[in-house]
Amino acid sequence: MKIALIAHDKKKNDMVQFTIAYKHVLEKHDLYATGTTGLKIMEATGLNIHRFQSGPLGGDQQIGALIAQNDMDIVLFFRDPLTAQPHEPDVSALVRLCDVYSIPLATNMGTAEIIIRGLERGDLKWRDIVQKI
Ligand SMILES: O=C(CO)COP(=O)(O)O
Repeated sequence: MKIALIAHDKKKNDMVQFTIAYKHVLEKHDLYATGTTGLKIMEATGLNIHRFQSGPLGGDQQIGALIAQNDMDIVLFFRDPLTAQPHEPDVSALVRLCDVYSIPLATNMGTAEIIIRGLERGDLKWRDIVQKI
C-alpha cells in the first residue's frame, strides 16, 4: 500500500511519535511525505520515505496528483486546526480529493491509529481491487 504522511508544524511531534509507535506496520509499505514531515520522520525512525516538496511549496498538490491517478491508498494528514496556513487552498484540495476518490484519510492521530490498525489486520485489502480497475 502507498501511504502519505503529512503534518502541520504543531502536529509534527505527534506524527513522529505515531510513526515510531507504528514503525513495524509502516515499514511494510511504500511511504510518501511532504518535505519537512518526511525529513523529521526519517531522522526519528530511519524509515525509507519518498519526500515531495514542503507543503507550502506544492507538496500537498503533488500528493493530490497521486490520489487523482489512483496511486495513493491512505493519507495520514495531521492538520493544525488552530493556525492559519498560507497554503490553505492546497490543504482543502487534498482533503477534497480524498473524498472524491474514497481514499481513507485521517486528519488526527486518533483516526490515524484506527486506520493503521485496520491496515494491519487487512481491512484495507479492497484497495488492491480498486487499484486494478
Ligand atoms: O504544510 C504541510 C501540509 O499542508 C506540511 O508540509 P511540510 O511537511 O513540508 O512541513
